[in-house]
Amino acid sequence: MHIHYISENNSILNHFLSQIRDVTIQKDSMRFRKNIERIGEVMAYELSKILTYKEIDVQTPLGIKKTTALEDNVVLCSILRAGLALHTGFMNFFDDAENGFVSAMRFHPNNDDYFEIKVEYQAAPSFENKNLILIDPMLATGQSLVAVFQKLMSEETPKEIHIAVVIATPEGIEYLENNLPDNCHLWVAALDEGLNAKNYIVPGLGDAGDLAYGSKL
Ligand SMILES: O=P(O)(O)OC[C@H]1O[C@H](OP(=O)(O)OP(=O)(O)O)[C@H](O)[C@@H]1O
Ligand SMILES: O=c1cc[nH]c(=O)[nH]1
Ligand SMILES: [Mg+2]
Repeated sequence: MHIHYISENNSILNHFLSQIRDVTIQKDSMRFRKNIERIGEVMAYELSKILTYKEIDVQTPLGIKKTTALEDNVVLCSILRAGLALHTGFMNFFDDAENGFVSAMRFHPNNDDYFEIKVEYQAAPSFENKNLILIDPMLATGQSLVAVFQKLMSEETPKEIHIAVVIATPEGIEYLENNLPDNCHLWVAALDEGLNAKNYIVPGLGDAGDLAYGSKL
């Protein structure tokens, strides 16, 4: 797997990351969603640097400028719920992208800490021979991403696979490395220490879906 860590240099990205983690600031759910969206925009820009471009001539009022435009077809596919705000950030930059949505939730069959991932809802376009960008802000154990990936890949083969996460753990990255093809690209805005007993990211930010959209039953 090709891993791209995008917050190694100081930039405004670190400012957005600090705000989504801050226990006081993150209570403002509108700001939380907006910051995740802005992180999505930064990630989309970084990712765009390795896509394929074609040469074009642009007619300006004063002449012709030879330049480049995106050639690749992009499909953005997000994992519900928490992926939605990050998805918006990517959509803001990839104007012509097609869009897909898949649900994944932790299901606790024994009412203890053990969980399985339930993948139920899927609405996605064809991504055969296109660049698929799989979007989810949190890579904790990695089980949600792998379960969604396996459901999506059962029938089609994209040209390139990109996975975009905001906060990742070493355990989650290792799980992806063991369960996804070697040629995947993983884009990580921040790498954290690890997981707690409930498989939440430490220090992380808490529950991204709840912070963005409110607690669920
Ligand atoms: O790497 P994992 O251990 O699988 O955990 C990560 C998953 O947990 C979060 O979703 P969650 O299950 O909280 O659903 P939600 O978005 O509806 O809150 C997150 O958005 C990932 O999908
Ligand atoms: O730390 C975590 C782990 C899973 N889901 C989240 O939203 N946060
Ligand atoms: Mg959640």
